[in-house]
Amino acid sequence: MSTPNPNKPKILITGANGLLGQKLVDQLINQGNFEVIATGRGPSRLSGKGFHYQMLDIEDQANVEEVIGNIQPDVLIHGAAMTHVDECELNQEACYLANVTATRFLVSAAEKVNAHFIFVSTDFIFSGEDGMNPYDENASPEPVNFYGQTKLEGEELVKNSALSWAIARTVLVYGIAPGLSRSNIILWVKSSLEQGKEIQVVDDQVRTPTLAEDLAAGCILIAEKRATGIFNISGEELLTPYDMAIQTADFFGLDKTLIRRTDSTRFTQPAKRPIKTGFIIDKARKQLGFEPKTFQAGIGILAKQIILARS
Ligand SMILES: NC(=O)C1=CN([C@@H]2O[C@H](COP(=O)(O)OP(=O)(O)OC[C@H]3O[C@@H](n4cnc5c(N)ncnc54)[C@H](OP(=O)(O)O)[C@@H]3O)[C@@H](O)[C@H]2O)C=CC1
Ligand SMILES: Cc1cn([C@H]2C[C@H](O)[C@@H](COP(=O)(O)OP(=O)(O)O[C@H]3O[C@@H](C)C(=O)[C@@H](O)[C@H]3O)O2)c(=O)[nH]c1=O
Repeated sequence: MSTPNPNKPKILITGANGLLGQKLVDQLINQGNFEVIATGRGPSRLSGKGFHYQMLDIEDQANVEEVIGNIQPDVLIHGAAMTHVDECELNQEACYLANVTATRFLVSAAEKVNAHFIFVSTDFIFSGEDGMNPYDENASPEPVNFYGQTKLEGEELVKNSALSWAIARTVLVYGIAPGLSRSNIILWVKSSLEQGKEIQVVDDQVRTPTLAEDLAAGCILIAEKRATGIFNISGEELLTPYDMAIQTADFFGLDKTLIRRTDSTRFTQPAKRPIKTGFIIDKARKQLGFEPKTFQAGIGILAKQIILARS
């Protein structure tokens, strides 16, 4: 690392090559309030400058202890995870290692350097049973898939630690960034329809889809205020995947007749999805000044980035 800047607190991001990670690094550099240490497994897939990149495999405890011990971050945003929900269901050992064991390593190393710890979590800790949503921060978790179970266990590790901690829960993140290891709803609807492929989309699940930039902005508000506790950081609109698919088709002028309306009894995935989630974001609004974009505005931002990426 180049000579540290003693005037700025240090923030370390895990999973910086991912969708949230890349947006966090972009915004942190532009705001300039932190010295940014981006970490990820393998080489950096980040563009631009103004940050340090450090390889960090969070499943390797010695690597975690060494990197966190050397850098001694003031703030740590832990976004790294195994996020393929179906893969998590089918390969539970790998999912547990990535989402629980690795979080334990990070919590332990962060305690030694007294870092303010921000854990990124999910609506998939909830059952999604009828009548329970939208959820506020006091709702009782009851995961219905293994991924959700591991994220809940990660939350418990953080809550039971000696750390100054915050949990940023979010829902159905969409956006675009180079070299992503997974797609998201707007991208797969758009690319399927552009290829003339028919897609089946459920109309009985409910989410509050979240623009990746908004999630990053919410995490940074928590970091800057060293806010503690649980915060719902998501979009505000309650939409079904079918609504989202139709809005995406309309926005990009694609063929809506390729969208086959279905429901969760007929369309199944290896991992069960909680039917109705979605968050109430009043607490983040009041305490952090968090203000998400509308879904329409979010699609517009994503559309501009797609055009930019092509130029
Ligand atoms: N996407 C969504 O809809 C939602 C996401 N979340 C949570 O938000 C967070 C960020 O998700 P998102 O950015 O969308 O996911 P991504 O899959 O885009 O990013 C996750 C990142 O974690 C990295 N990672 C995985 N295992 C390791 C490891 N062993 N060591 C280091 N890095 C690792 C991945 O590395 P690599 O790039 O090499 O694969 C990837 O860059 C996650 O904690 C997720 O649970 C919560 C709700 C919704
Ligand atoms: C692939 C597919 C999904 N869907 C629906 C199911 C689901 O409700 C929604 C999104 O499905 P996906 O499988 O793309 O995304 P999914 O794995 O459900 O996304 C989850 O990711 C993890 C990381 C989280 O933390 C959750 O908050 C959530 O965002 O779209 C269809 O209706 N038809 C389809 O062909």
